Parts: sequence; C-alpha cells; structure tokens
Amino acid sequence: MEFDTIAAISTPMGEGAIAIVRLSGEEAFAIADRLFKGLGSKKLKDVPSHTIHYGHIIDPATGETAEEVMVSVMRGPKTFTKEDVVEINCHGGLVSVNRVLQLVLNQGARLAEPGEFTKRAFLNGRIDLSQAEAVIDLIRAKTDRAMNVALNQMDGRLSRLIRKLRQEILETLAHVEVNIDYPEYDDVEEMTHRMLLDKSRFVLKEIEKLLQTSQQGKILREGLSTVIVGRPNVGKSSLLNSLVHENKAIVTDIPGTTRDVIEEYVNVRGVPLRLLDTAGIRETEDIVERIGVERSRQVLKEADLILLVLNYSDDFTEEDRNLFRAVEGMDVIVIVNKTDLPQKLDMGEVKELASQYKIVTTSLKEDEGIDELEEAISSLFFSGSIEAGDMTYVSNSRHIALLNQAKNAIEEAISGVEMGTPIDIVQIDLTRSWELLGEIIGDSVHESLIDQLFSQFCLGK
Ligand SMILES: Nc1nc2c(c(=O)[nH]1)N(C=O)[C@@H](CNc1ccc(C(=O)N[C@@H](CCC(=O)O)C(=O)O)cc1)CN2
Ligand SMILES: Nc1nc2c(ncn2[C@@H]2O[C@H](COP(=O)(O)OP(=O)(O)OP(=O)(O)O)[C@@H](O)[C@H]2O)c(=O)[nH]1
Ligand SMILES: [Mg+2]
Repeated sequence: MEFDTIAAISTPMGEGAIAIVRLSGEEAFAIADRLFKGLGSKKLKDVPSHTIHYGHIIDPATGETAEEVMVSVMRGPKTFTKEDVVEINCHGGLVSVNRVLQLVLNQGARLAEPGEFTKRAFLNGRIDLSQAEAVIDLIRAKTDRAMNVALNQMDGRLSRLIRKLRQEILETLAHVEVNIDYPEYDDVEEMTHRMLLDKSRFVLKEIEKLLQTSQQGKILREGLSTVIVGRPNVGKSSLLNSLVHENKAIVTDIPGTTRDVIEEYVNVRGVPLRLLDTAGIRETEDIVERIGVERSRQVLKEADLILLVLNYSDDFTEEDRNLFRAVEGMDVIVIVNKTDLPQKLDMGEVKELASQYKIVTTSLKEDEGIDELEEAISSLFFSGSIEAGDMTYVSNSRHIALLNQAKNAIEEAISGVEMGTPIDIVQIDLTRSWELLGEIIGDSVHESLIDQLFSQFCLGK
C-alpha cells in the first residue's frame, strides 16, 4: 500500500532531555536529506538501515542552523509502520522540536493524525486490530499488571487464539460442504451432526473461557470502580485522601462539603482502583447538594466495589440503614471511622446488618486502619492469585461484546443441530460466529470503526 509521508512529534510536549520528530512514508529519507547536514557529505538515503547519525538541521530558506540532532534511519519494511522511517532526535524543549517539525512539514510531509503511525502498522499488515488496540492500553496502563495484559495482547496472544477458533469453524463448515456433496452414504448425516456438535461445543467452551477472564481483565485495564458512600461528615473525603496519600478532596467539619463526584486513580497493592468520592447521601433542601446526592446514587449503580463509611461516634440512623439497602447484593466493605472519638455506634447492630461484609475500623485522623482496609480490598478481588503473566485476558469492551455475540451464534448453531434444523440454517449461524470473531482482529471491520479506534491515540503514536 502507498501512502503520503506523515510526520509528528512522538514524545510528550514539555521540557525533557530529548524529543523526537518521527517521519514515515516514501519521501521520509528525501525530506530528511533536504534538511540534514551530517559530517562530510553523506546522504541519509545511502546509509545502511537502522543506523543513527550525528549532524545538524539546516533551514534551507536561510541557510541557518536550526538544531543539533541525531537522526535514526530505518528502511521499510522492517520498521514500525513497514514504511521508510526517520526519527530526528532533538534537544528536549518545545521550541526545538516544533521548529524541526515545521521544517519537515515545509518540505512536504503532512502532520500525522493521532494514532496514524500505528494505523499504518495495521493497514500495512504488521499488526492486527486487537494488537493496535493493545498499544493504546499499554500507553494508558496504570499498573504493572495492566501493562502485562496489554503487552500480551500486543504480542498477539489474543489474536492467535481468535485465529485458531476461526480456523476450527472454517474447517467445520468445509467438512459440512463436503458431506452435503455425498448424500448417498447413509451415515453421512449422522456423522455431520456429530462433527458439528463436537466442533461447535469446543469453540463455545473456548469462547466461554475467554469471557470468564473479562471481568478481571476489565478491572486490570480500567480500574475497579470503587464508590465511597456514607452520611455527610462521616469521613468519606478523608478516606479518599488517605488511600491516594494526598489531599485531593476538600475535608471540612461542615456536613455537605462534597458536592460533586470526585474521581482519583490509585493502585492498592496491585489492584487498580478508580476511586469515587461522593456527596454524603441525605435528604436535603440545598439545591446544589441535592444534585450531588442524585449523582451519588447514579455512580452507586455502576460500582464494582462499595466502601460504606459509618461514624463510630454517632448513632446508627435510618439513613445508614437506607444505605445498606441501596448496596444490597454488591461487593461491600464497611468502614467504621472516627474510632478515636467516644463510641456511640451500636456495633452489634452494624455486625448484624453487615454480616456478609468485611468490617474495618479506622481512625483516619490518627492514620489508623488503612493497612487493614488495603488488605481487605486486595484480598477481596485478587485472593492473591491473579498473575497477568501467562494468562490471555480479554479486557476491551469491544472484544467482550463481540465474543458474547459470537457465543450466541454458536449456541444457536448447537441447538439447531440438536433440534434437527436444516443444515444450511446451522451453517448461517456458524458463519456469523466466524465473522464476529473476525471483527476482533480487524478482518471484516468497517472503515469508520477503524478511524474511530485510532483517533483515541495520542499524537505521534
Ligand atoms: N525510537 C523509537 N522507540 C520506540 C518505538 C519507535 O517507533 N521509535 N516504538 C513504537 O511504538 C516502540 C517499539 N516498537 C516497535 C515495534 C516494531 C518495530 C519494527 O521495526 N518491527 C519490524 C521488525 C524489525 C526487525 O526485524 O528488526 C517488523 O515487525 O517488521 C519497531 C518498533 C517503542 N520504542
Ligand atoms: N476525630 C476524627 N475526625 C475525623 C476522622 N475522619 C474524618 N474526620 C473529620 O470529620 C470531618 C468530615 O470529614 P470529611 O472527610 O469531609 O467527611 P465527608 O464524609 O467527606 O463529608 P461530606 O463531604 O460533607 O459528605 C472533618 O472535619 C474531618 O477532619 C476521624 O477518624 N476522627
Ligand atoms: Mg466529602
């Protein structure tokens, strides 16, 4: 495939030691050669591939030196994009790289769109769609485990498994075709049914196995959505601050301090939490607070984990009881806070209501109980057993949705065979599952989806 030559700054905007302007495409060497002056009169187009060269960038309009650089030269197809790639390593700092980028664009390169380098790696066939999506996950990974999941997917593990399943389905379909051609043998129909069932059940089991990893996979990728709830003034914002080890949320002794939902990412012993501090839930006349309380109820519904905070130095109220009702059936840790103050709370009542939950007592003021809470969170979700190392996880909602649809199609094929539905109907279901699995790796996906996926990348990636 032939594309124009693109360029972008591939390092973050800001001061740093080095910043890179990357070029990819047919004209990459020619454009670089019009700007680069190395020692002697060597031309980048003539140097061996995968070598790096010291020299200067000269503004052709003025003849003045614009930058002192190192230039990497990589000839396609053995490059990230499979095209000719030049990377100009500039001094860090915004003026320097922007100046070099501008000169490169003046020479005919086009400014790359976000994700366009990776998109080319996909369009030129170096990686498939799920591998490209893993590149985004890798950049966004907030913990070691999330990074390992992304690395595995980038390495093509998920792709290989999906390809294997598609191959199984294809072979099954081919066998059915062959058998249909020999209807004169009596046992052919019987054989066809047997094989269809065996193969479909095998594929179904593999898809189910993958889907079973999706909950943990999603948590590793997006963080466990953890909502702190409790009556006003019990110490919810203090809890958020303790867990993130920073004063992120405003804490005062005025009930109703937090008005909006506050979101922070924190890594608790390898469990990535997306921590949400909410407005204390109570009936209120204050309009701003009321909106906040409504939002608290909203985020509650989407939570993976609830941290329900009670006040040790206050009576158990009807509002507390309502909270327990609101979180019924969810994963909950009950936190009894302010144990440094005199006890008023009836712990017997709490223990009764929270019989199926873990209860942790804290004094956030005295910095007590946080260790126990962190322990409770990590043991609740990983029971110490999760290791991203060797597992193939599905973590991407697009993949999960497609796997679920493929699963449904296979299930329909199976029940079709069992109920004696005509074989051509069963073939349609199997073909559909084959297509749905194909969308995961980007065989048979719509162009607008591809554009939308790559636009999530950062500039220069
Ligand atoms: N300077 C720099 N560092 C970088 C990147 C880059 O583009 N530039 N990468 C950008 O993300 C990552 C490295 N990823 C890469 C993946 C594949 C190839 C590549 O050339 N693959 C060839 C085989 C190369 C060979 O055999 O020597 C291929 O698969 O055909 C290059 C970089 C991280 N570090
Ligand atoms: N004595 C004592 N005071 C605490 C403790 N934890 C929090 N506080 C105090 O309780 C008050 C309320 O704390 P916040 O963290 O703002 O409570 P909140 O639940 O976020 O309150 P709202 O946002 O109004 O719903 C503040 O004055 C805190 O300093 C504790 O363990 N002991
Ligand atoms: Mg608060």
